[in-house]
Amino acid sequence: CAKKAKPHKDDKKDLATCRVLLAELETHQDAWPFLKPVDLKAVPGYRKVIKKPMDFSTIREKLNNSQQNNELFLCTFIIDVNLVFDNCERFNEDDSEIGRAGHNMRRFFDKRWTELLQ
Ligand SMILES: CO[C@H](O)CCc1ccc(O)cc1
Repeated sequence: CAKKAKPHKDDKKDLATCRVLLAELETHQDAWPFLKPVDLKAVPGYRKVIKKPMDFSTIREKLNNSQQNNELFLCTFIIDVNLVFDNCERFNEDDSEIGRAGHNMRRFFDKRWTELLQ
């Protein structure tokens, strides 16, 4: 994501835009599996299968700690959100409640970040 198709001129608003986008993800009706870290003690196999767990609350923490002048925050944000959905696809059947929630959320995110950030 370092090389943007359209050079994005105004990086100043990007941090605020990431916060808006994250709020939309967190309030989406299908967000429930992704709001908090998966309980590695409660879900057999998760720790072994998923090398880099990620969830929306962790992304919010990272965004709150990221410095705007650390221009990597936008790429980190996009990569982390996609990691949530990639982990979900790896661990859940497409034809399952959580699997479908992951696909719905990814579709929603792809649409909104294109509208807001590209
Ligand atoms: C984002 O949710 C994770 O993929 C864990 C999914 C899961 C948790 C407990 C189960 O019994 C089954 C799937």
